[in-house]
Amino acid sequence: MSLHIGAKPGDIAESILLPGDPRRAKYIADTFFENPVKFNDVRGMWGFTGTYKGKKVSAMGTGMGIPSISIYANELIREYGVKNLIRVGTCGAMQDHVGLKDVVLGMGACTDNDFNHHVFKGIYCPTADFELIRAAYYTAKETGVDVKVGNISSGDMFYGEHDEKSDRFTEYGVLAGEMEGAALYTIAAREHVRALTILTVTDHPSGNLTPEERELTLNTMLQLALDTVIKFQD
Ligand SMILES: O=P(O)(O)O[C@H]1O[C@H](CO)[C@@H](O)[C@H]1O
Ligand SMILES: O=c1cc[nH]c(=O)[nH]1
Repeated sequence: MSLHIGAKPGDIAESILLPGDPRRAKYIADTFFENPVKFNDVRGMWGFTGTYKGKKVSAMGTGMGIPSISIYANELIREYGVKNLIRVGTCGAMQDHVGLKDVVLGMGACTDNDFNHHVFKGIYCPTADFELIRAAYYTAKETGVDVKVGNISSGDMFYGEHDEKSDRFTEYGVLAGEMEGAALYTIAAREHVRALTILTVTDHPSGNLTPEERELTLNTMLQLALDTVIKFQD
């Protein structure tokens, strides 16, 4: 086991879905996996491995924010050999044309977090893996899912987004705000593995989804992520 994941080598697939909420990981396993087996319980950050359309796939919670996802991404990649990581998260809309329940593919991810600042003085541009985002885009087209593709913001503050920076991001076309994607992209780039962030809009000026809706209305995104990631899994 690694410091924060209680799995044995081989317990985790090379391809993994990463929701912030560990209950969403369980939901993915219960709803979409054949023969799911739990591989992690440490800190209640459930992780499961099963098969989806005959391909071995895992799902594990990451917690909220960049410090938390960074711990899990580093250990999954370095200690368990994970190669394809798709974050499946919720987000807030930052453009008028991005509506509630829309699915967003994060092509690039801005961040106000110190993660990129202490290494790159903030000048590094975290991006999705091209082949993974291209596969997700065409999988969405094939399955009739309307996706918005563009820049996202991985902010450090859930409360405090409606500031000048947020308005500026909107002005510059950033589609949605969430809290982890930028770090996932940076770590994946350093480790030469694939990463993508797919988001569903749960928060919008016109209204927010309830906690129950947040848990249960994410199937379109989850299925898209699974249908995409299995294209990279033997
Ligand atoms: O729904 P998840 O994947 O947790 O993602 C979003 O929701 C949390 C905030 O409510 C943050 O983690 C944010 O990135
Ligand atoms: O980070 C997040 C996540 C969901 N909704 C938001 O507005 N922000």
